[in-house]
Amino acid sequence: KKNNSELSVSGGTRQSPINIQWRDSVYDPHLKPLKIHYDPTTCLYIWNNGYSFQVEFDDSADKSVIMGGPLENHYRLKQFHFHWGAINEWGSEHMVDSKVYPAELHLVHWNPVTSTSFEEAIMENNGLVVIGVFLKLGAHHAGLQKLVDALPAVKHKDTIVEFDVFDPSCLMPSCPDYWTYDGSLTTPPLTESVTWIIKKTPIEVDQNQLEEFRMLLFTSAGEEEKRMVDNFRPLQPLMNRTVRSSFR
Ligand SMILES: COc1ccc(N2C[C@H](O)c3cc(S(N)(=O)=O)sc3S2(=O)=O)cc1
Ligand SMILES: [Zn+2]
Repeated sequence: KKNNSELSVSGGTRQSPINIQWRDSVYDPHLKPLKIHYDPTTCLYIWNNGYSFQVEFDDSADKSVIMGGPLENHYRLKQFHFHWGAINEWGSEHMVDSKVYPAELHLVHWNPVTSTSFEEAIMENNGLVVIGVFLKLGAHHAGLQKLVDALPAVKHKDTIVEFDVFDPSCLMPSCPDYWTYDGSLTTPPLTESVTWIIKKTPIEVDQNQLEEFRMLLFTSAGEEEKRMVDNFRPLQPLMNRTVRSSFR
């Protein structure tokens, strides 16, 4: 167990995102299938936090949880958000064999067994689990469209709109394969407290849906408009880490 100062970032040894080199990843037969049980009624609201748009969940009980995979216990869903580019040629944070996707979904979970709150879990070694799902240009995604339709209501920074029932499982690819590695938040405070689970197979979204993401603004109402695009962190060094895969 690390104390808070050891989770510090300067000179970090486990920063995210990384480029996942498929051939360097190590198949781990002990990795279990990931189990996901999201309760759509725990969805609360969408808001623009000036960095991305975020969908927040009621994490006051074990209602929307993940378990299995590389995890020793269950983790509660707190929020999900996306990272994307100004054009389809880039936008994701992680890469696979240097292939970049136009966007990446992050579902953020925290460990209610070792932490009493999300804020505390952020500072705990492996207090957080983030599931990453790549988005690629293709067919219209009906499940995502409900989210996209709400985006004009959160165009400006610090705007919020109620979003009552949404099941984020609809954003999961059906393929169970994933990579996993120990990393960090990709935005401040960049704490090294995240077990990353990156799904191998992307989900498909269409051009109009990606362009709706790019209509959001980093700026508040009344300020000079800055489009919310390219909100991804550059690749970080792998250092002394191994990426494990759940599949051969
Ligand atoms: C200190 O208080 C806080 C510290 C951090 C946060 N978060 C918001 C961050 O934007 C952020 C980015 C994450 S990513 N791209 O998945 O690595 S996860 C995450 S967060 O929900 O932990 C909230 C409160
Ligand atoms: Zn993220």
